[in-house]
Amino acid sequence: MIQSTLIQNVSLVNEGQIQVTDVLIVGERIQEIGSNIPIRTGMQVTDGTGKFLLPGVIDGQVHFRDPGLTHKADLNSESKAALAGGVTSFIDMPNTRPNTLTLELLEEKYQLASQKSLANYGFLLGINGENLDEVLQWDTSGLLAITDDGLYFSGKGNILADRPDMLEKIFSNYKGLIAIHSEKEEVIEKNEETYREKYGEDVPVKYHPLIRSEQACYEASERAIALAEKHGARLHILHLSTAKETDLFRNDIPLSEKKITTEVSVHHLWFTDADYEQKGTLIKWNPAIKTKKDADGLLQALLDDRIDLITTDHAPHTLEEKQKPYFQSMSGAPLVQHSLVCLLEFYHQGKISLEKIVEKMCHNPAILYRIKDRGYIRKGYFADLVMIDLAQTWTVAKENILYKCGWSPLEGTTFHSQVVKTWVNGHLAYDEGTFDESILGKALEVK
Ligand SMILES: NC(=O)N[C@@H](CC(=O)O)C(=O)O
Repeated sequence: MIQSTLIQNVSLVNEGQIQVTDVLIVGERIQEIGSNIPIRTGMQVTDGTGKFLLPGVIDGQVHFRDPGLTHKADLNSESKAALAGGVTSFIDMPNTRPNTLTLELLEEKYQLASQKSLANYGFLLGINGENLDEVLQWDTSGLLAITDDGLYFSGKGNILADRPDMLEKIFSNYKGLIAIHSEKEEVIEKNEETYREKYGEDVPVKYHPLIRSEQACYEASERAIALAEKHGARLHILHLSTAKETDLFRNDIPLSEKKITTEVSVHHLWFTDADYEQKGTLIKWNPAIKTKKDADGLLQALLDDRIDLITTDHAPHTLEEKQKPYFQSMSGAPLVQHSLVCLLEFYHQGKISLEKIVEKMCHNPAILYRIKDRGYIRKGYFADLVMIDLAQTWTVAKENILYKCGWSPLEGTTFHSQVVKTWVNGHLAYDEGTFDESILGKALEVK
């Protein structure tokens, strides 16, 4: 028998509005939205009184480390953390091992996810010097992340810094969305040199934002945008970290018409350089956490639509890998379980509305990545839904962290909202701390 669930009397946050209503799920999809939907036999009924119902969050940038780096995280552990955080779909980056540089490897990831993931999934293909010619021949308008050999995000030989010829080729030929991590390696290397001379391997982490500097970010973004404009390419700049860069983006056309887009990751809104003192290398990210002025400027640009979406760049490493001297300590930290509650905290502080959070975390990723039938609460769409309680106080601690790496940069932080229930394709996959593992095999590719 097809399962049906009636969520009654819930405050629906969707498409710029909040209204108290009922939602009927039948099978994988939303069948009806309206007041006083009658209860029929066999229906599961959930009382939503006092709770808010949002479309499931679509996280446009995560690193779930599967395959190859599963000592840090895997598709099963991190997809559970995602559901507990209200994230029902994710797009995973290609810096797994081996890097996702061929269609075969991409297909393998989809296979793995179909067996291991509790949330819906999508994967980006990486591009580097070696697979460039091949990729450009494929008849695909898919998704592409620029990478170099092994480390698209940093390291020597970063394609943006060293190979303008390749960039020209990609931007003039590729018809799909080109996502880039935008930091200019030659600027970073010069700064690293300066600080290494002064401090050796153990540079105080507070200098991270001066090494991976505003200039490094700005010049790389400026160059990528100029190239995209020249060739009419679709460019998405990942995890913007400076207020200065926000001026490079437009807000006078709808997202669906934009060819050049950007996002902010939760940590660049949440932390500032004042936090390095207490958190140390735990909050070492690339691009670096910068100043309060940057965090405020990013939030402002999010509100005025120059920034299109919010992602996590969920990038788990083990504590051991993090707590090393500056140059050896890994960049990145886990966030997917806490991104929505962080934004809801900004809501409690009066900095952003619920409608705007939903626009940037749910609707816009679906528009940008052209994901069909998700990202909105609409009749006929997949029932990817998250129920939240805006009056629950709790503190992040080891015992409630679901990341395989077992730590969070937010440990000790008190939140005033909580994710109560998460539905994936109509299936109540997360319910107040417990997972229904029978969702395994039923999560789907986002497309
Ligand atoms: N963001 C990070 O600091 N780290 C990411 C990679 C990246 O995006 O640079 C990771 O995969 O660890």
